[in-house]
Amino acid sequence: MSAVREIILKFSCEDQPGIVANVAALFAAQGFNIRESQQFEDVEQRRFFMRTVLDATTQQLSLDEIKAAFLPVARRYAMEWELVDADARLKVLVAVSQWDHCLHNLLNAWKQGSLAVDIVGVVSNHDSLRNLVEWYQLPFHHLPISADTKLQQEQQMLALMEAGGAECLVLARYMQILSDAMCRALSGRAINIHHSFLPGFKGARPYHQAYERGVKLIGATAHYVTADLDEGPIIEQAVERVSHVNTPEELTAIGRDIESIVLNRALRWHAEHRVLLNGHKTVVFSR
Ligand SMILES: Nc1nc2c(c(=O)[nH]1)N[C@@H](CN(C=O)c1ccc(C(=O)N[C@@H](CCC(=O)O)C(=O)O)cc1)CN2
Repeated sequence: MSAVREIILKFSCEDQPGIVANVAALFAAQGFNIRESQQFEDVEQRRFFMRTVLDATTQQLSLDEIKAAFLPVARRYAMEWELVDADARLKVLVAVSQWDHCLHNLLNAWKQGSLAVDIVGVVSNHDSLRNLVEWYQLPFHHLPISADTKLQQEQQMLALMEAGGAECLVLARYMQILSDAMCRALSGRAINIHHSFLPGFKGARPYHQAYERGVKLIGATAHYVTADLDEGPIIEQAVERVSHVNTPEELTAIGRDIESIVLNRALRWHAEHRVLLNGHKTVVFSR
């Protein structure tokens, strides 16, 4: 395996004195230079979280060799850890139903280079967005779904992820509820954009719920997908002010931009290994 230029280490472990010192000492002893580092202690859970970016240009080591060198420290602290090549781009499969605003924004950001991921394809339970996806010269997979074919259709999605080497499934307004088995298979690597400021207005029609409630703020939430609908660990949220004059249609229009921004930001942070799971919550070491 070839030498790596820059590495990202992220981990969590039970908190105790000396973790940062020992991690830093190990990499210093190997001649690595720390470029960026962020830490957080969840005092209530007594859990420590850290993300560090290291310059590896002075070492002619492969990623596996660096991981092997780090293993003793990871074991000493019983870490949940990932050590990755910072230049490796996350491979993603995108799922969409009929609303296309998040997909448009994702594909445009990918094409412009502001979203450094590799899109291996787009799947949909409708055929209506094929032309958009193929305009971007990306594979489009129409996978119809019904209550009887749900599990088989999900196996097709998993097979497409496997075939393309996709490490992440992005639900860019994919309006089908994933089965418990699918959620277990994709734990921590399936991201959904929910079109409300959770925990408010769960379900398929949040803008109508917001209109009926008469809220003055609406928003969007990007979260990891779990079997509990709209309950997954939140990665990013944003809101916009609205008023009594806004119809449900206007709320939906205002929400579209928020959804697109929140999903792109959440996917970028996930792809940059900035998001760590903390039980049913997340720690996000954003820039
Ligand atoms: N296991 C999970 N699957 C999905 C989640 C999730 O949190 N856990 N989020 C949804 C997206 N979503 C809200 O953000 C959502 C999508 C669909 C529905 C819903 O009630 N769908 C109906 C069918 C609707 C239709 O066909 O248009 C259903 O599946 O019976 C609620 C919320 C993505 N999947």
